[in-house]
Amino acid sequence: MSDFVERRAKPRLTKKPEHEVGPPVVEITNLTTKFGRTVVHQDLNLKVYQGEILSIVGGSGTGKTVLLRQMLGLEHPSSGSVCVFGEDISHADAQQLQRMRNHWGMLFQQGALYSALTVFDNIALPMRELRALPEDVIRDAVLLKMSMVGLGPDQAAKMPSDLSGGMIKRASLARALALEPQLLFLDEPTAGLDPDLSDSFVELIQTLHAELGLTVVMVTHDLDTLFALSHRIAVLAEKHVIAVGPVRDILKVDHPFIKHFFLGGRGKRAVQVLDSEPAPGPEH
Ligand SMILES: Nc1ncnc2c1ncn2[C@@H]1O[C@H](COP(=O)(O)OP(=O)(O)OP(=O)(O)O)[C@@H](O)[C@H]1O
Repeated sequence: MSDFVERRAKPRLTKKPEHEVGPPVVEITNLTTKFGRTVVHQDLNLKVYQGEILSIVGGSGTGKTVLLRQMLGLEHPSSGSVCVFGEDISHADAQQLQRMRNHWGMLFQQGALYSALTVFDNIALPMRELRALPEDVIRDAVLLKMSMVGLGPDQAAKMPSDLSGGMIKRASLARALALEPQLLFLDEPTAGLDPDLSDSFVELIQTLHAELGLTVVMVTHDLDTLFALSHRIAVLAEKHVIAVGPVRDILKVDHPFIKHFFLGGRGKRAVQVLDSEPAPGPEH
């Protein structure tokens, strides 16, 4: 059994029915995505509820990234709707998107910091783009976000090229949180980090999720990250969500992808850890 898995905090799962957890923060209905003749999504439905961490898994090319980009309004589906905070953004114009963007943050896989800007200026950028905040307020807010992600003021003047992989992730997370979003998107948040750094980044996400009351949508291949953070998992296969629910429920679903993904070597170890723990109670 891996220490790495054992040290991880227990996932908190929710099974409360919809009427008790409120309306979904994200609601995708009958979504179809086509690129030319290639159909990536067909009749895909998914709801993400307030305060949960929902992870999307699926084989390569099943359209996880495209789905994430559609939730951010960066790509338009061929048909169907993508509602975020109750607004359909599947064909949003630039103005609607700009307004919505102030309510969500995105952590891209590679961090995606601007290489020509210091850490401070990268984190300040979303605030400066609002053109509403005085520079002294921005300064205090940037330093606060930096301390929230474990970066001291001494890192503020550094360029991204001077940072380690773990620090780039932290600075990128601080930028994603700059406008105090209610909804956070994470694309492979621990990719490229060694196990220790990955472990501490997962703990940071757990802490921030609890302290800030965030709703989180995550795409990850990493089982340790998946099991440590996810309240529910949505499995993408055959062009739609074939199963969604707490990990224990997903593991019972008889589907070749689920068997392959969760019940290979690393998956089995993680499942053993999960089985040795008492079932977590509902979080709400
Ligand atoms: N702009 C585009 N034009 C044409 N095809 C695209 C475009 N964007 C994505 N695709 C195709 O859509 C499919 C889904 O891509 P996507 O990147 O979402 O998969 P994924 O599930 O994230 O895969 P991976 O796990 O390998 O990153 C792929 O077959 C990809 O080639």
